[in-house]
Amino acid sequence: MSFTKELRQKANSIWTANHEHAFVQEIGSGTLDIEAFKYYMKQDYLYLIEYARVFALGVVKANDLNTMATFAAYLQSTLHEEMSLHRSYAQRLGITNEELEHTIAAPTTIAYSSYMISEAQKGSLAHLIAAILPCAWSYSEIGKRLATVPGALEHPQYGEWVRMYQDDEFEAIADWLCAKLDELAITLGEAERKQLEDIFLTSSRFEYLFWDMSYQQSHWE
Ligand SMILES: Cc1ncc(CO)c(N)n1
Repeated sequence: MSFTKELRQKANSIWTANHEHAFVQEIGSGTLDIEAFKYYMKQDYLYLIEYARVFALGVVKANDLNTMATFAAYLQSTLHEEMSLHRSYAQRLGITNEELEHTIAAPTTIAYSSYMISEAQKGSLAHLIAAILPCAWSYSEIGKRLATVPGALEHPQYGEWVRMYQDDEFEAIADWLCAKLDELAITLGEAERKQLEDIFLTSSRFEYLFWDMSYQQSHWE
């Protein structure tokens, strides 16, 4: 079994909890409280700014031109495609650009994005990928699953979100990150593989906390 398939298996109970989380389920059924979705969009925008920085660090840590160019392309697509989904939702939902960029980051948003940046900065390219792989991969899985829910793709409010994440282009990011991590893992010893596993599990748990924070619309006070 490939290294990333092993990681996926080890994280299975967390990923199942993500799939089953009320926030995700209600995007699929179209019944999610719009206030929770607005809260999520604003927090996720802040998260994506930091996520984009990790792709930029990938450009720095890459040791060949192809890898550099791919990280640069995903940096570009995060800033211009994924984040434009948020900008278009914000406009539709009456959230100004100002509000989008100056929302106060909630504790989990800060914890998750700081964790990713920190692992990416102090570790190797493999550590960096382990930190962001659950983001790209779990959203692609969620998108593909929600796309099979009758009516989810066409839902007037949440359909655009499902269409974005079920797209094959989005899945290609997760596939590429998996292939890269599998390639890097071949030469690594047990201790380093264990570190990568811990990082992958931690980011997977943060994905759960992010859904939960959004469902509860958590604030500092
Ligand atoms: C919290 C979170 N994880 C992953 C993604 C997918 O890029 C996202 N938009 N937000």
